Amino acid sequence: MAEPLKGNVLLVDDDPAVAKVLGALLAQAGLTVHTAKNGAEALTLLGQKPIDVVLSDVRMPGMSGLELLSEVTRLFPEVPIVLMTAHGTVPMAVEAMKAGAADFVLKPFDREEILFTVRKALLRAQGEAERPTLKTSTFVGDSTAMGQVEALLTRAASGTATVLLRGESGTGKELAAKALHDASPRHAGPFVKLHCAALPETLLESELFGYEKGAFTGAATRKPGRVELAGGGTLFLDEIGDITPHVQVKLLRLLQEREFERLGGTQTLKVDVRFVAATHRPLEEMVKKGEFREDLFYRLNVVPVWLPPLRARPEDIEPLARHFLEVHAKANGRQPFTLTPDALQALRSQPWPGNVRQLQNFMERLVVLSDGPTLTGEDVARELARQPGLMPLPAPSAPSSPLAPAAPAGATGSESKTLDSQRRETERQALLDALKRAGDNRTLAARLLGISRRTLYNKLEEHGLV
Ligand SMILES: Nc1ncnc2c1ncn2[C@@H]1O[C@H](COP(=O)(O)OP(=O)(O)OP(=O)(O)O)[C@@H](O)[C@H]1O
Repeated sequence: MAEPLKGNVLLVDDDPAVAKVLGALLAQAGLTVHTAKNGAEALTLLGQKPIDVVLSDVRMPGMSGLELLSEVTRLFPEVPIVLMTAHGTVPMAVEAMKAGAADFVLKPFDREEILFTVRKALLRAQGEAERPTLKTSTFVGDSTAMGQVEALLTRAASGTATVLLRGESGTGKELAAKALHDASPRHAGPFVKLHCAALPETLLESELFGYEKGAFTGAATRKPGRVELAGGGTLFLDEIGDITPHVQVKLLRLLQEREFERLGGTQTLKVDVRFVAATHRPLEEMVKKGEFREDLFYRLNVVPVWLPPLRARPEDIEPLARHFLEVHAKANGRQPFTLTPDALQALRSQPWPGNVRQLQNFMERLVVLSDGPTLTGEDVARELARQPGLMPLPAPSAPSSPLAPAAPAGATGSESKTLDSQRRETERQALLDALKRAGDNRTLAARLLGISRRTLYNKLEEHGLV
């Protein structure tokens, strides 16, 4: 959720009921609230208090909001003013924007929208409204492939086009979604995540769209969905390839019309949300087989970004390994660790089927289980022996460019096929071996392999072992 707001807001409204409700909302968000019943009172307060932003009604007896706007821009040009107006007066609000209003919000109010608008005005006043580049600390790794990913994300961040993140489990899709949000003009708004594969259809629908009181047995109160909660921010739909045809239709409407109804509700709600989706599934094939709607695919795939698997960018293994060593040593209260060249070589030679997540878990285990502070090839080998998913077989087989799923550069078709089928066979064996050792307990098998349960399920499915 968004950080608390800081600053002084001046709320100008002649209706005491509105002032009370809005005042409480703003105060709850962390702001110091001053109120004025009319324009004249507002100007007096502006001369007395360190006001950072003015939020004013348009229609008021005496001085109107527009007149107040022109006085504020003349006398206090550094203070942004946000106008609140009813639906019927949109053209007037547009005029107000031209006359120098920082923004306007429409009545009836949406809680998230009003907080988002005030936050934006405050940030602009404090001169840090936009952060155009990705934070360099976000992605560790120096590979060209990840450089391309970062460049694409940076370019996409400033707009609102839907971004579709593709790539195997553990390649950093969620990290990319968050980085995109943080670098976007919406960064002060919420970043809301929904994991679509984890929920059955009806639960997914109610999580996404929310519900009205009494919509179904157990719906004792109205609950807003993730779409509403993401208002003014970004909604990250993870594992989008796993949604049912029914939810696909509802999502298509949401993306097309930017509107929806809560379950059991009749009111159509508009959304101001940037959508980012992710999947490890082959959506193009699913479209061909009729498992995924083509129109939804095109709506989602406006800006496709491919996160390459770790084995396709072995040069990232060293910086990532060092990074995770440092992070986990600190978290476990251990002294800094170093890696010998043969330890690094052993790490580089692995295929990392669980990608960055698996390398992270592996480094954490090394920190916890080794004496340190120097990690040798032997330490790595000992740990590798406990992890049947790993073996010395470097086999890049997935797209190394984030732009398109292409064959790995430099490998001829037959070479890559042989390596890929070998890798797949070894992976399949490792899965079977882990399941056997775990007595078919999948949680334990995932742990043995050093991958998440979800990655295990995905891999079992890929190999037809479910
Ligand atoms: N380039 C990177 N630099 C630092 N950490 C990374 C990088 N890529 C991934 N990670 C870390 O690896 C872990 C897995 O990444 P993430 O959850 O983003 O992957 P994902 O592709 O969304 O996986 P899944 O499809 O299984 O949800 C996270 O802890 C993330 O912070």
